[in-house]
Amino acid sequence: MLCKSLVRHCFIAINQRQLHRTHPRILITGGCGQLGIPLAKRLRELYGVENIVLSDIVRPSDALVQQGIYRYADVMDIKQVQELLVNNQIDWLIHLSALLSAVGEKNVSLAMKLNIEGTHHMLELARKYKCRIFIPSTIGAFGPDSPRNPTPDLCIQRPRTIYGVSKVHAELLGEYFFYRFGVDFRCLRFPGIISADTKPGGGTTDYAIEIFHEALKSGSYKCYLRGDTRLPMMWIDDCIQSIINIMEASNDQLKQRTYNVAALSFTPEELTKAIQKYKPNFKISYQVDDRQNIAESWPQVLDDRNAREHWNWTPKVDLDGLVQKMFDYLERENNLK
Ligand SMILES: NC(=O)C1=CN([C@@H]2O[C@H](COP(=O)(O)OP(=O)(O)OC[C@H]3O[C@@H](n4cnc5c(N)ncnc54)[C@H](O)[C@@H]3O)[C@@H](O)[C@H]2O)C=CC1
Ligand SMILES: CC(=O)[C@H](N)C(=O)O
Repeated sequence: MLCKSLVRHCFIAINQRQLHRTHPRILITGGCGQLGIPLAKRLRELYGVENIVLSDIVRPSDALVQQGIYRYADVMDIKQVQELLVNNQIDWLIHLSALLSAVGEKNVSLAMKLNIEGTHHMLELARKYKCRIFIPSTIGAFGPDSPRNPTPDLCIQRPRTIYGVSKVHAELLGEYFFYRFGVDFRCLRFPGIISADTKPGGGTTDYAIEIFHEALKSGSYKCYLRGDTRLPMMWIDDCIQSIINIMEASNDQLKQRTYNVAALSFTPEELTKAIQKYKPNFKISYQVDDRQNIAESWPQVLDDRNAREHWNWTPKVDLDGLVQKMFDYLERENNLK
């Protein structure tokens, strides 16, 4: 008797909690990568630890497990993600799993499967369970025929990497699901993201992270891009803030579903000069490889006027700020401060 009434009481309490839920319940796929870990941290601060489910196929560190819910989920297996979504009453999907540009060229068939089929699965689940969905795109979704300086939201997109092709596919399919089925799909085209606390995932813009590690370790860096190769870049905190801003934007504010977001643009030569303000003896040399062709087909400067006008996007960190933050973090981590 007592047991029955306790069960009933708990049931009502759970239902009331659901009714009064003020924060979304979010599932992040590919969450152990460069973007996922800091994004989950920030979302947990904003929406509560219990509302964020981080998933990936890698074994997480003890520290990551202690920060909140972590679950194994392979996005190529739709049932695994479906089970997670249902069991955790998810209403927002953040789909980060992908092979980036340079590693994608080394394993085209895996990139096609992961980046294209994985995205199909996530969009189907968003449609079936009426979840909102955020999928990042990239400067890599443009190609040599796109205007490069500046590159607007709408222009010719003929990327030459499987990564870029898969991201144009995600943009178009997401927009199709929005117009055809009413799926609340949101997408940002990011520049190269720079952060200190993880190893980058195998992109063309990775030099701008590796250079800091080498500046501290050996005082020099051999760069695989030419010194005058200009690419758009962004500090990780600005990237995380832009994701939160677009997730929180009202449907009225969004005049389009895919937006460019920009922060700064620099070349290896300019980054070297900024680093030399902190490490005057730092030296750069160049040994150009295949990634140069990829970089030369990408925007030099992204035009993000629409994001600024429609939902007030404003990046905070400039080149000097970024260099200072990287060294502060890495020197603290390596006990050099
Ligand atoms: N980091 C950057 O500079 C930029 C990233 N983006 C996009 O942001 C997203 C996240 O990027 P990063 O965190 O840098 O990538 P990352 O390579 O660091 O992380 C990707 C994660 O996906 C996971 N993954 C691989 N196969 C999987 C599978 N079968 N199922 C589930 N997860 C799987 C990996 O274990 C990894 O943790 C990607 O979609 C990328 O295209 C866009 C523009 C710039
Ligand atoms: C800009 C990106 O999408 C990524 N960092 C890459 O270089 O592939």
